[in-house]
Amino acid sequence: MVDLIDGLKKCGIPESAAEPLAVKMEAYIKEIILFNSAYNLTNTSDRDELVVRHIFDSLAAWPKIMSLVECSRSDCDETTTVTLADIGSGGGLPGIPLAAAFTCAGIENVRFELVERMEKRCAFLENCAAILGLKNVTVINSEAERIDPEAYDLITFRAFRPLDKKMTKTLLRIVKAGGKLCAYKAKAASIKEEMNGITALVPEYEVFPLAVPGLEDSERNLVVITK
Ligand SMILES: C[S@@+](CC[C@H](N)C(=O)[O-])C[C@H]1O[C@@H](n2cnc3c(N)ncnc32)[C@H](O)[C@@H]1O
Repeated sequence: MVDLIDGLKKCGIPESAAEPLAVKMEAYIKEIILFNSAYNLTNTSDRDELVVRHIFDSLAAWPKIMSLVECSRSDCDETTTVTLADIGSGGGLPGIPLAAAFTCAGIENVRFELVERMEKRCAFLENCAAILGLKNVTVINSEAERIDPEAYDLITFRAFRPLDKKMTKTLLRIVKAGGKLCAYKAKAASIKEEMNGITALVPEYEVFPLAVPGLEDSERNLVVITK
């Protein structure tokens, strides 16, 4: 059985947050397994695969996302609320593990909106946020295209849609000026190809390699685009 606490620490979750976060993630996995066949949330219902491919994969980016959140508090004032959105959140990945990590690390004034167009997946997300006690989460049943402009400081998305011109414009429209788009992606070569198609909209971007415990043989990267 994959050791959840050990993997969370390897992801960079602070020592004191790893245990309470592991409790929340086990509860989240139970919910995914319970509703997976009805809502088609993830490609597996195996506990260990869910831990590695979904929980650790989401949280390997936590230290980078945490540092971007801190940078976005322009006045360095911890009472300023930072708003993140997880677009095309599906079963809540990476939004729910990230929101739970902020909660367990005791980091306040960071809010998450899980944006998902399918109503039944939103019902699942509402249920998970309640069960896990995530007061920093709001579920938004909407298409990304219908979100107000400049709504978010930071946007995450994983296994969402290719970054073509249309989707890039949509995402850039809903992030604030100076805000960040954080895309969970796989191979650097495929990222280059994808980004070559949108150079007019995104002339510069950064790629941060992610070390996912248990996925050492798979290349994972976080692509960060600044508006
Ligand atoms: C392949 S799933 C990925 C879910 C999750 N991010 C993950 O990594 O497991 C993509 C999700 O994006 C949602 N979606 C697709 N287009 C969307 C849009 N324009 N606005 C909001 N949600 C969208 C779909 O309903 C689906 O739940």
